[in-house]
Amino acid sequence: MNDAAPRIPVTLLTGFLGAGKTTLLNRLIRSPQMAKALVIINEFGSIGLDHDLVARSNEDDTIIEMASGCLCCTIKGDLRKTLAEAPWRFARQGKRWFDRVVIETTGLADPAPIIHTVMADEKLKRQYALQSVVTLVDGCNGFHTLEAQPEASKQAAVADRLLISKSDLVDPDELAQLVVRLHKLNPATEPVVLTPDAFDADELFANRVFNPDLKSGDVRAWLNAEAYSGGGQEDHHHHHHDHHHDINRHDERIRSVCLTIDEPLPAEVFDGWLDLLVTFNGVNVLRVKGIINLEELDTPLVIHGVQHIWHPPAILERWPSDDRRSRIVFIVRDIEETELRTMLEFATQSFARTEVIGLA
Ligand SMILES: Nc1nc2c(ncn2[C@@H]2O[C@H](COP(=O)(O)OP(=O)(O)OP(=O)(O)O)[C@@H](O)[C@H]2O)c(=O)[nH]1
Repeated sequence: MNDAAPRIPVTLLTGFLGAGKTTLLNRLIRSPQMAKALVIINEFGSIGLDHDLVARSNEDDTIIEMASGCLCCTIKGDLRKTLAEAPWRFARQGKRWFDRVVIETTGLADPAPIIHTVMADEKLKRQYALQSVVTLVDGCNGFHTLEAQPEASKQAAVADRLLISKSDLVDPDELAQLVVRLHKLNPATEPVVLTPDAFDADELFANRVFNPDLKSGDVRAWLNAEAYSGGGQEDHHHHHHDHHHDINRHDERIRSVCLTIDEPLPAEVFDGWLDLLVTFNGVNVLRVKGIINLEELDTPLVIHGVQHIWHPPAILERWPSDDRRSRIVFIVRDIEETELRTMLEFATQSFARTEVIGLA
C-alpha cells in the first residue's frame, strides 16, 4: 500500500431530526464537488426512507444505507467496516472511483463516536481524513431543540460549519436569537443562514482538516471520552440504545416505530389518523416521515412532520421502486406501535361511519 496516497476527505453531515439534512444533501449532490462522492446514509428507523428520497445520480451504488440502528451506536462495527471496505467493495474497473465521502447521520446521533472512529481508528485514519463536521440547525425548532435535546447541542458544539435551515419560515428576530444561542455553544464557528437560491458548495468542501483542538473544552472532553469507551468492540446486537459507558447518549424513551401498510389509504383516513395522533399525543411525536400510497393518487405522497410543524407534503413523480406500500417512520417518545395501529383502525372505522351517516 502506498502510505503517501492522499487521504480521502470525509464530510460528516449532522443535525437534529428533520433539520433538513436530506434536503441539503439533495442540493449538494448536484454540485461538481460531489460528482465522485460516496454517500453513506444512516437512519434511526429500521426502514430506510432516505434512500428513496435522495435524488439519485445515474450510478445506483453511490449511496449506501445503514438502517440497522443509530450510527453512533453501531459505529464501532458497521461504519468502520463500511469505510474500510468501501474502496474495493465499490471499485470500478479494479480501481477506487470515489474521491470523497459524505456521511449523513441520524438526527439523534451523538457525533463524538463517529468523529472519533474516523479520526482515531488506525486503519481508517491512513485512508480517510475528516474534513469537516457540518451541522444543520432547524431555523424553526432549533432554539427549543437545543435546550431540550442534549444530542442537538452536542451536534452544534462540535461543528466546524453551522448552517441554519428554514430561514424562510421564521422571522429575523427569532433567527437572531438562534444565532446568539449557537454562538454560545460554539464560539469558534460562525453560523451561516441558508437561503433557497444561494449555496456555497466550494466553501463547504474547501480543503481543510477538522481540528478538534479549536473546540471548547467540553467538546475535547467528549471526543477524548470516546477513546476510553470500550476500545471499539461494542456488541451492536444489543438493543441499539444499550450503551454501557454512557446511558445518557440518547433519551431512552425515544424510539422509532416503522409502519408498513399494504393497502392504499383513503386520504381522509390518513388525515384523520395523523390528526388523532397530533391532537392526543403531539408533544411526544418528534418526527414523522413517510411515503404514502393514497387511494386518490397514482404516485406517492411524501410527508414530513418535524415536532409540531407539518411541512407541505410533496407528490413524487413516480414510485422510487416496485414497493407500493405506505411506509412511515415515527420517532416518538413513549408511544408504542400498537397505539399507532389502533388509532389507524379507529380512523378507518370512523371514516366508514361518516360515509354511512352521509348516506342516511
Ligand atoms: N420551508 C423549508 N422547509 C425545509 C427547509 N429545509 C428542509 N425543509 C423541509 O423539512 C422537512 C425535513 O427535511 P429533511 O431534509 O428530510 O430533514 P432531515 O434532517 O434529513 O430529517 P431526518 O433525517 O429525519 O432527521 C422536509 O419537509 C423539507 O422539505 C427549508 O430551508 N425551508
